[in-house]
Amino acid sequence: MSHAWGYAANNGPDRWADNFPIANGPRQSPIDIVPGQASYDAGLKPLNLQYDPSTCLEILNNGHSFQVTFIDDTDSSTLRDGPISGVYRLKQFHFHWGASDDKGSEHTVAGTKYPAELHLVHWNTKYPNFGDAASKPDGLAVVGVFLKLLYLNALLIDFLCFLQGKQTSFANFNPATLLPGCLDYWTYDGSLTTPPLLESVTWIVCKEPISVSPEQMAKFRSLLFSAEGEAECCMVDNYRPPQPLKGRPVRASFQ
Ligand SMILES: NS(=O)(=O)/N=C1/NCCS1
Ligand SMILES: [Zn+2]
Repeated sequence: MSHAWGYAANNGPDRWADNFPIANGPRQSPIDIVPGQASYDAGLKPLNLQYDPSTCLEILNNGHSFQVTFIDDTDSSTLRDGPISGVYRLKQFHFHWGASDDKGSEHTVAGTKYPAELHLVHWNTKYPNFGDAASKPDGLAVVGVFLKLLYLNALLIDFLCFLQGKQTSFANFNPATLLPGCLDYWTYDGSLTTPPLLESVTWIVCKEPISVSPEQMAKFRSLLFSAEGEAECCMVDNYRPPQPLKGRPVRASFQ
């Protein structure tokens, strides 16, 4: 396996276990969510997401996706309630998408794939920082939002146009604009879906998708896995397929 992981045949999800044996662990992500097998839990609270646009720092291509990172030295942009306890701070958000509209999401719903999936990554402030939290079983909480094709869309701001080179400063973007109107969700204990695949994530997957236009999907697919000076390789199919549930319960916040 090449030294760097990726999504190609020689370094993609089927090969990650070579260097990251936890890839075959008991709480890996993503999963196929089967609504009829999820149990409604009346004890689950509504999600409490409070985001401060002024904490938005930069947008960058990290070679696996593009991500928008946030200043996380105060409780300005946080996730509370839902299935978690305490306060989790927003660290970054990013997307996963396919080469065509029939694939791209990481989680699936009764086998259905969406063209893309947004991940809003938060870390538990009972730990000193993101890196420390990422190694703890209750360290991270990722809100997943599916993207579906809609032809007239004002929902997803074309911020990709800011992504000229590798990264750029990117101020005052409000990630709340990326959330669906209804915040009903499924939740289960899982992992990062990219190496090091740490089993530290409380997954919160929204039932309602947001909309994306074909033009915006084309912009996603125009990004590059390759670095400057390398043979161009379009950034597509940067998703891990669903992993075995291994007996884990999936709970629903809605009936
Ligand atoms: N896709 S994901 O959100 O589970 N993976 C991540 N890796 C590093 C920070 S978030
Ligand atoms: Zn992700």
